[in-house]
Amino acid sequence: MKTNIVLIGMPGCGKSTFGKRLSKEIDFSFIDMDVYIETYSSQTIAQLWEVGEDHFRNIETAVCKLLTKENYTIVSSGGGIIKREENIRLLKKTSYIFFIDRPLELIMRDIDVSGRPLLKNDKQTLVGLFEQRIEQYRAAADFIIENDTTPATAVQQMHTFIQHLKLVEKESLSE
Ligand SMILES: Nc1ncnc2c1ncn2[C@@H]1O[C@H](COP(=O)(O)OP(=O)(O)OP(=O)(O)O)[C@@H](O)[C@H]1O
Ligand SMILES: O=C(O)C1=C[C@@H](O)[C@@H](O)[C@H](O)C1
Ligand SMILES: [Mg+2]
Repeated sequence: MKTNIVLIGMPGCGKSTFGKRLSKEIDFSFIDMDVYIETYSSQTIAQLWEVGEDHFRNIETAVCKLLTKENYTIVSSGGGIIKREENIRLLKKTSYIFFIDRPLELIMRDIDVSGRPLLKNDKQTLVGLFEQRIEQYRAAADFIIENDTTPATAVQQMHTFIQHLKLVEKESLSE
């Protein structure tokens, strides 16, 4: 049974911000996958990337497997989660996938590149990543959240989908 929500999207689209906020509002647990990966591997994301992208991606896939044990949890994923079909297949066993669709120009305006190994050299890297990934995000998504106005508007869309999915039994606990 699916009781979880996984937020996917470009680096800086709002996954962590909205995941934390929504989890409080509907009384779900919250997992930031990058934080989980660091705890699981006892290394920082930057250290894992120093070994190589494959190394990082293997750990990311191992964590997708572990997340199938969670219930009533919102997960903010890493931006590259869609790079392996296996990750999406694993996550969809227990989760609905929400793609947070934020226009690239707004991400570029707001993003802080410190602590983001992929972007540390050049914000323009985002343009290439966006072009490579946008169709993969759309294809993996069960629902698309338009994040082009206020945070409140994006969160409201998520609430609407959550009610539609009848994940509201748990939600009503916090009301
Ligand atoms: N609708 C919005 N209005 C204003 N600021 C926004 C909006 N959506 C996201 N942001 C801002 O964009 C920045 C990046 O958000 P956040 O860190 O949540 O992204 P992320 O998807 O978790 O990124 P990463 O993949 O790198 O972890 C934050 O400063 C957040 O407040
Ligand atoms: O977009 C990506 O490929 C990544 C995003 C980060 O959140 C981390 O998951 C990691 O640095 C890879
Ligand atoms: Mg984040």
